Formats: sequence, C-alpha cells, structure tokens
Amino acid sequence: MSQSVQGSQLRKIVARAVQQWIWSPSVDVGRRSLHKNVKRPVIVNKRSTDILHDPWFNKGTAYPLAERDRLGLRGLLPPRIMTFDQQYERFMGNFRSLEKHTKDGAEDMTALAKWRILNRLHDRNETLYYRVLISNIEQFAPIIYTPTIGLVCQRYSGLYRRPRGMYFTARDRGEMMSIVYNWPSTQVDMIVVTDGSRILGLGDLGVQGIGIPIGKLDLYVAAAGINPQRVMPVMIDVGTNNQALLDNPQYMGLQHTRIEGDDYISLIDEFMEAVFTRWPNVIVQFEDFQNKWAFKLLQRYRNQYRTFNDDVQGTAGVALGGLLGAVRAMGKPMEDLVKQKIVVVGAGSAGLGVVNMVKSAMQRLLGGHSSETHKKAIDQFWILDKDGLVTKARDNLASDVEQYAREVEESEGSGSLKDGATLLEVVQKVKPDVLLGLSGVGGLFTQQVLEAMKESGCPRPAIFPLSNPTANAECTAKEAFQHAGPNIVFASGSPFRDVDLGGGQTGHSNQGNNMYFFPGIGLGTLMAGAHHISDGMLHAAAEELAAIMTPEQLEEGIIYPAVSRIREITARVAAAIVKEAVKEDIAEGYRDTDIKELRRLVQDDAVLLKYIEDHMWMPDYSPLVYPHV
Ligand SMILES: NC(=O)C1=CN([C@@H]2O[C@H](COP(=O)(O)OP(=O)(O)OC[C@H]3O[C@@H](n4cnc5c(N)ncnc54)[C@H](O)[C@@H]3O)[C@@H](O)[C@H]2O)C=CC1
Ligand SMILES: CC(=O)C(=O)O
Ligand SMILES: [Mg+2]
Repeated sequence: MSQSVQGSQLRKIVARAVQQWIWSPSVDVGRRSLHKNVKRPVIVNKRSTDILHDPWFNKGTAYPLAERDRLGLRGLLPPRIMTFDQQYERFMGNFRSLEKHTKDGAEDMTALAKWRILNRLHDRNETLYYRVLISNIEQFAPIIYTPTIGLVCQRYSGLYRRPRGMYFTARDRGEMMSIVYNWPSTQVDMIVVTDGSRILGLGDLGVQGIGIPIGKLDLYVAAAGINPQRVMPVMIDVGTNNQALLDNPQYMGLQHTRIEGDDYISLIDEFMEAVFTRWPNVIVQFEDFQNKWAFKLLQRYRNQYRTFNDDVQGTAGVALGGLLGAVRAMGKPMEDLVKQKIVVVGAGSAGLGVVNMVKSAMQRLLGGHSSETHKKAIDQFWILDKDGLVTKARDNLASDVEQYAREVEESEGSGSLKDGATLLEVVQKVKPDVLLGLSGVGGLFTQQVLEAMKESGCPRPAIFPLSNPTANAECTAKEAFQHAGPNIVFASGSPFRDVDLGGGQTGHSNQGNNMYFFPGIGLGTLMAGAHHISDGMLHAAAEELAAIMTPEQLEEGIIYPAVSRIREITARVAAAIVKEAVKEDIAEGYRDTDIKELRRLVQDDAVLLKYIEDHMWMPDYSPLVYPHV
C-alpha cells in the first residue's frame, strides 16, 4: 500500500472519528441502522420526570413498556401506550375542535388561540409538533409564520411562557464566547438572528422580535428538514426605540433606547465570533434588521462567514423567481425580463435587495456585467420611497439607491416626472409591466393606482404587494383583481385566498414570500459545505425556483408552487445552491461526503436531489437509552 493511500485512509479514519464525535448520539435522532426497520437508539443522560419534561425526548403516552422500564417511567404515565399516529390524530382532533368553536370569533383572537395550542405542543413534544407542522404546512404556516407571528411578536411579553432561543445583550460584552456554551446542543447548523428593529412591517418590536427567528427556524425544520436539535433562534437585545414598549411594565427586553454606532457593530462582531468559534460550520441568517444596518452587516460578514441576509437576499431570490414566472405567464420567454418596466415602492433592505438582484439578472441576460448593460438594466426601474419617486434631484441619497435615481423631468418614455412624484403619477406616466410593493405600508396600491395598472397596456401586469403581515400588504388580492382586471398576475407576502372572478374563473393568489427560498439557501449551503454564499449561488437558486412551474400553471397565473410542496421546492433550491457552489469551487463537502464525492453527485440532477432528500430530517420517535456506567 502506497504512502498516499495510507495517508488518505488515515485521514478518512480521523474524519470518521470526528464525525462520530460531532454526531453525538444525543443529537442524532432517528438514524436507522443497517438492519432494515431497526432504529439506532439515542443515548440520553436523563431519566424519569426529567425526560418527560424535555421536549426533545418527551414522547408523552407513546413510550413503549421496555422504555418505560429503562428510563424509570413505570407508573408515571397513563397505562395505555399510544402510537405516534394516534397522538397525531388526537392533537389534530383537538385543533379541529378549537377551529370549530372559534370560527365566529374575532380573527386575531382565533389566530392567537391557534398559535397557543401549537406553541404548547412545541414546548411539550418537539417530535409530534414537527410531525403536525410538516403534515399540515399549508394550514399552519400562516400561524407559526406571517401573518400570525407578527401579532405574536407584538404581544410576546404577555404570551411568554417558556424560553426558546438565546439572548445576547450589551451586558454580555466580553462574555459571549463563554455564554454560547450554555446552549445545550453540541452541534448547531442554522442560526436565525434578529435585533428586533424591523419586524415584518411592524417596526421596532425590541426583544419581542424573537418570535421571527423561532418562526423562520420552524420553517427550516419543516421545509428543509434541518434537525430541530441543530437550530438556534437568537435575539441580540440592544434596546428599543419603541416608546410604547419602554413604557410597558411587562416588556421583557432591556429598557433603554437602541445602542448605535461602533458600540452596536462591536456587539454584533462579538456575537459572530462567538458562534463561529463554537460551531465553525454554522450558517447565520440575519433577519429583520433595520435598513440602516442590514446592508452594512451583510457587506461586513458575507465573505468572512457563512451568512446571508434573508430580507435582502432571500426576498430578492423569491421576487426574481416570481418575475421570471410572470414574464413567462405573459407568454414571453424569460429573456424578456430585460424589457419589463418595473415600479418598486419601498427602497429599504427588501426593495433594494430585489432591485439589485433583478438588475444583475437583466445584465446577465443582456450579455454580462458591463457599464453598458448596467445602464440598460437600471433604466427599467422606477423606485419610490416614503418621499415619492427617487430622482437625482434628491439630496443625501445613499449610494445603493443613488444608482437607480431617475433623471429629473425625463422627456422621453416616462414623460415629465418630478422628484417625489406620487405612485399614481408614476404608474400613469410610466405604464409599467410590474408593480412591486415592499414599503411595509398597507393600502398604498389604491383603487386609482390599480386602475392605472389596468391601463398600462401590458397584456398581463404583475402586481406584487409583498409587504407583511396581511394588514401591511399594499393591496389585497380582491382589490387587485377587481381594479386592475382579471388578467393580472398577483403575488403577496402574506397569504390571501384565491378570488372568484365569476363565470367559473379564478384569480390566483400566489404567496411571494422568502419562505420559498431561505430554507433552500441554508440547506444547500450546509450540504455543499460552502465557505460563503455567493451571488451566483443565489441567482442559480432563483432560476431553479422560476423553472419549477409548468407552462400550464403559468398560463393560469400560478407563479409560485403551493406551500404544501415546500419540502420538494426547498430540495430543488438547495440542489441548485450545491451545484453552483461546486462550480464556483467554494464547496468543501458535508460530513462524510467530501468534495470529490460532491463533484460526482452534481453530475446527475436526480442523484443530487435524492442525496439532499435523504439527508432531510423527518420526525419519528427513536428508542431512548440511559447508559448505566
Ligand atoms: N414577501 C417577503 O418575502 C418579504 C417582505 N418584506 C416586507 O417588506 C416590507 C419592507 O421591509 P424592508 O425593506 O426591510 O423595510 P425598510 O424599512 O428597510 O424599507 C421600507 C421602505 O419603504 C419606504 N416607504 C415607507 N413608507 C412609504 C410610502 N408611504 N410610500 C412609499 N414608500 C414608503 C421607506 O422609505 C423605505 O424605503 C416589510 O413589510 C416586510 O415585511 C420583507 C422581506 C421579505
Ligand atoms: C418575510 C419576511 O422576511 C419579512 O416580511 O420580513
Ligand atoms: Mg424578514
């Protein structure tokens, strides 16, 4: 045997030993042994009531007799042993009964009651919770995610029962590197972090924003199959500028205004260093940071760590996928994206993220990145913020917005539009193909604006009120179809019901939400073992998302898949991410799949997809063993 073979074997043995150590049994739920139908046990370090009170290992009434003996549970549970299926049916029966009894109640109260019943299950038995969530994702996503999660965050201090996630504050300066070891999991794959400064379209909710990382990570488990023991929601409490919260005696966060400037940045730096020191392969998703910090932090960390900003990059990917679908729904090839006149209302982290990615996609379609294609691409955008149309006449424009500022009083095409022109004026003059809202302001797409879209001359205008939660959407689905006509393509950030257009016609209401994208970014990056998340990876994933819809669906105005398909979609988005990371040579491999093996896997789409799907966690009870040493 040659030296090099011996060396590579040795490396493999060491790598395996490290894997086994990382995959400590207490976190490796549900792996099957090589013998069919025999599940490997999970070694736990607790027994008796301690295990009943641990939601990771609690099985409620489903512990088999032998396990009740092993774990000292005999006599502590009702005698009948239920199956996982029976437990599932019991929960769903209770849920349906709640639905029936609250159907005539106030909508908000009903939604909160549903969240409570799910949250209690989450706190009690994680395995059953995720089974319920995965099996009914379309029904439950609006509760654990937007819109209900917005309501939950607004009331979090009152709703709080048990801790979930980690909290870091300025008081922890110099200590974060140690504090991070308080987290009970030996391995964390995904962190979603917020500072609570811009929660959905609801503004600064301070520490109560923790509901968002929790909801996003629920989707990581449900959609991407990340093991729930390997996710960590994080709140960095730097204070709040929301006076109502500061005045609220029940508010659970620090009672001072937000830390700013270098003090703020150094705190986030310390957090990043701490989590990447303990878990070097973790992926950190920034979520709902106010615009002021979102881009700065993304630029600061994106080449150094495995990190991305969901509002900037996730929203952009999902919007690009939707726009490509809308172009195809017009009966045109995807390449015609470059000809679309796009009005974007909202020049914040989400709005600019979208514009940047769509502009870049246009440049690629125009033959590559050059000053000429840049000019051609930016000419397709009209951007409005709270002060109306953004033009070069504005003072103190941030450089990321400035490039999209229109010339003042353009004589051609858009007629004469002044700085600060209203949305109605812009739509009437520009006659856009696409109207996209990321302003956080409900009702901005008024009847007049929507009627002006109808007059735009576009055979199939795209109307995307993407702001969340529901009350903050720029218009409802009904309003859009009613005023802009039955032929529009509609997508909103929070779900609306399809609209009955009469005569057997349905106006399809798509949900254009980054939930179709971020779980795949995280999963793909994890499985690729990519050093960082490149623009190329995000573009490839957006194109994959756009390619999922069939021509028949697009013809009907369906540009995003049903939420019930979210696992399948996420696997495909993740596969696109892995492929591109390998192509760009920034992938290192995942667990015992080294880069050589990964290169082989990406040769065949079906093989790669199966590989990804096989690594997705599914909720199931594993035998539990308490070692007597
Ligand atoms: N559907 C989805 O997947 C996503 C939706 N969003 C939603 O987008 C909204 C905005 O998020 P960010 O960009 O992060 O917020 P942001 O605070 O960074 O930006 C908001 C922008 O809207 C502008 N604006 C405010 N009032 C306006 C008005 N009356 N007319 C025109 N523009 C106005 C502001 O000047 C600013 O440019 C939120 O409601 C959020 O929930 C964000 C990320 C993903
Ligand atoms: C969906 C999302 O990320 C937001 O509204 O902020
Ligand atoms: Mg967000």
